[in-house]
Amino acid sequence: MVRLSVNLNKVALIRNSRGANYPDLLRVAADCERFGAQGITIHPRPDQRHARYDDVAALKEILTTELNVEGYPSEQFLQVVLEARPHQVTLVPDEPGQLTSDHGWDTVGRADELRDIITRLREAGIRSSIFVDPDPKILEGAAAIATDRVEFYTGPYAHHYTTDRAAAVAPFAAASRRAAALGLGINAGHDLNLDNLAYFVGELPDLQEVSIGHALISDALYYGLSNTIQLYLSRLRKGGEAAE
Ligand SMILES: CC(=O)[C@@H](O)[C@H](O)COP(=O)(O)O
Ligand SMILES: NCC(=O)COP(=O)(O)O
Repeated sequence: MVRLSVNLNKVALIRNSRGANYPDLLRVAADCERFGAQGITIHPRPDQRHARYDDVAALKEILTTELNVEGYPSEQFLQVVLEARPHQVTLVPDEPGQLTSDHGWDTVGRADELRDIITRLREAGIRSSIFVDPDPKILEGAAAIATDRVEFYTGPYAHHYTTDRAAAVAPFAAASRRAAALGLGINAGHDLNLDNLAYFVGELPDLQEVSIGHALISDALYYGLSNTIQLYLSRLRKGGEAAE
């Protein structure tokens, strides 16, 4: 089954808004695992308005599943992950101050820089993933720099899902086939939710992991965290059955 990594940025955002440790990110992360999540994702940005850099080592210390740390590979970000050694680091080409992630890397134009960073991650025993749009040239660039995985930026899929889901998923399904043929592992995320998740998973049989935060934490306001995680896991199961 496709693994669910719960992105806790929005939990950290609430914590940070009052300057104390409530809600406690570590407790929420441990509870997500207890409720069935197979991983935890955080995306510390330079202003640390969401997850903070010091959350990385603290989470790595207590998690029993996988920690995925996403972010722009500034030297500060790299020092933090190389020290804490999460299971996976997902490189994202965000500008400082960006509202949220909205595009993937140019793996061809920035190949030298990305190759060096991926090499540093590999030497530290960290699995690398890079955030990409579903473009065959970008995937060939990703394979050439020897990243372990790619993460498809699914914002456009989510945006177009309600009007024409077959057209919305088609570029991702094609890109997934190409990535698998190139030997790349495949993750996906951004704006996935209870409505659009199962169909996406059903159309991408090679998908390994989704990271979901904004919608999942919002749903938890209504259903509670435990029920919400069960709902997302059931969508992943349903999608997985459709993919078989
Ligand atoms: C790379 C990606 O898509 C996620 O990490 C996303 O950026 C998280 O979103 P927020 O931090 O805006 O909740
Ligand atoms: N990598 C995507 C992620 O972690 C969560 O994105 P979103 O569900 O908060 O849009």
